[in-house]
Amino acid sequence: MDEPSRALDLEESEMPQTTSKLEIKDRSQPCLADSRTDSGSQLIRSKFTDKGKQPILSHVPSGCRKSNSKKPLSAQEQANKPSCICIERENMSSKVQRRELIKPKAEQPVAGLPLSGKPISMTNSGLPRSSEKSNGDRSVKPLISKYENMHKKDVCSAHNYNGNCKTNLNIASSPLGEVKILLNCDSALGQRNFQIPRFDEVLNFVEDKYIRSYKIVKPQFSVMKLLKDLCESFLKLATDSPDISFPISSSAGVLKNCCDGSITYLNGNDSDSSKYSSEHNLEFHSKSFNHNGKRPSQYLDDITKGSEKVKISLTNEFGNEHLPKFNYIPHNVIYQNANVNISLARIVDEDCCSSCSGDCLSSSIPCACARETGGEFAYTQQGLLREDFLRACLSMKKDPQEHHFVYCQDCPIERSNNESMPEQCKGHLVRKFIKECWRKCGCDMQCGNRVVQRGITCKLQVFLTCEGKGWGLRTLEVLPKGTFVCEYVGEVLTNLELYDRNLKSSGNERHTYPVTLDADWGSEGILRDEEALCLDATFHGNVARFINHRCSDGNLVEIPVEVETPDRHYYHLAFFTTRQVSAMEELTWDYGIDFDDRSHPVKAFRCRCKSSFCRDKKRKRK
Ligand SMILES: C[S@@+](CC[C@H](N)C(=O)[O-])C[C@H]1O[C@@H](n2cnc3c(N)ncnc32)[C@H](O)[C@@H]1O
Repeated sequence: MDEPSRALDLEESEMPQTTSKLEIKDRSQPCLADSRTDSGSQLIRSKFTDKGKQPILSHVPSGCRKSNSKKPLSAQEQANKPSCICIERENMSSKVQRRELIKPKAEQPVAGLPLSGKPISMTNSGLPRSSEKSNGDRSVKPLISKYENMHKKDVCSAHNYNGNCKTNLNIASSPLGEVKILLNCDSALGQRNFQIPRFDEVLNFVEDKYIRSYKIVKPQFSVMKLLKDLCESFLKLATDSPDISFPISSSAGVLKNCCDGSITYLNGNDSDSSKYSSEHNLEFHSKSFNHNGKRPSQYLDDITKGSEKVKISLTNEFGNEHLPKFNYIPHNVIYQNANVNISLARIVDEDCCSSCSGDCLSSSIPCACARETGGEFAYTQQGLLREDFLRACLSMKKDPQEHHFVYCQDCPIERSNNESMPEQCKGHLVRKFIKECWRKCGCDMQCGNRVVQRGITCKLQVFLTCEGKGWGLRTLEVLPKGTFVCEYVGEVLTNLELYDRNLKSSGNERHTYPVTLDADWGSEGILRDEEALCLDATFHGNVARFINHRCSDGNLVEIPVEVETPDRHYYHLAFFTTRQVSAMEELTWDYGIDFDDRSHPVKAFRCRCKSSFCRDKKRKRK
């Protein structure tokens, strides 16, 4: 039996709450390690599918249930226990389902729609009259108010018909695809002989009237079909508009006849606010608008499920795409055998600054934790990476041959490429590390030498790239050069465990998410496969799993960070900006892939980075 994963951090409050749900063994996925380049930690080339990507499903509102009631209800009973009819669009032609719906409170949003604005009622001229209350709580509620200032195409429409009748019919639509029809019989409510009829009786009565009395329709005429036509016409006109990207599913809209006499059409996506896989437990919204004022097809408010200090949204402005399936974790979690030995006893005096207090950066003499970065802290007082430190890290990526390498006799990476005849080790670059203060240090959590461990603070967004790279990550704000963006978080696996996952792979996976931890390769002797570590964000990871590759001139660089372990086979991999990055720019890093390596058992993806330094020559030629 696999042991459950262990959280790496010591503070209980920071422990990921997800370990009990891991089911790692069952979901083990394959991957093949890439041939390593000289750049240290890198994304391991392998093939993973987005197996977990799931279509968004709609369902009938849970409040609906079958009605057995035969006896007509009195007006009072009706007010307390109203009935409803729900029609699932896909079944509509074959059957009409009659169900009861628990009456929503007047101010309640209608099934996933944010109806929190001012109530709207209609004037007799058919124009919306904001906040005027004409029909008590039976008026069409705030379908319009929230969107009053939207782009013209997104503006709600509302119509009112009453002529000289005692009843009043209002139809309103919102830019979210909701059409609400309100039949208001208020004027008759006080009369002594007033009894609310059953809805199916009303339908029969109307159909009969049209067929027998008016003789203007065929015998198969159905009011419900007419209403369905109305909904579908709405949907058709809405989706024919080139400017509006409607939610994807057209198969499972729901027509609701609610207790307050209103009929609501909920289009496929809006009818279910919890359609995202229960494993993710992420709420789906189609309500948010992108920077062009257009509504994205898919929008998640926070993929981190509240586990980061900042929300990270996900948006898809292009159309149908499965949502990424993975479990968001803000900190690394040990899968099973990785030997990450975190204990205060192992941190000796030279590895911490126990006599410091407050902010180490404000002290005139750099503390022991700065030894790793040549006696100077890696960070500036503003929390950015120091210019010269960043320059040195970039030089290591650009001209690794100019820097220090170690070579192993039996290289696990070469062996992963060719088990029977592994090539000679091509060398592992000994990279620059950041050493942050930690728990045994005397400084406080606001110390300037604790940047990565404080977590993500930038406004980030996952989005569907238009170049065919799948999902990507972008910043929603300008990021100065040297800004910490996020660390690469995933399951900590031994290389051996990663190979095991490879073996169980279907081989059809589209994207890959494992990264090697080999920045200080060789410093503790040659690590065997069962000791050398990697991070796999395929099933459990953070937002960094969405960062795409760009050859050579990515705007992020990955830097190893020592936090809680003085040894180097385990460390954090943190991303910093290599230059100022504009708002809405995609964030990218160079995975270090050798696109020319034909001997590798797994082909690298066709690079679509569009960099003028792109190393994928085939793609370039095309
Ligand atoms: C760590 S994931 C990045 C997120 C991924 N795009 C997604 O949708 O989940 C790495 C995978 O993204 C895709 N990818 C990343 N950079 C790419 C690029 N420059 N060109 C084409 N595909 C890329 C490849 O499929 C790669 O295996």
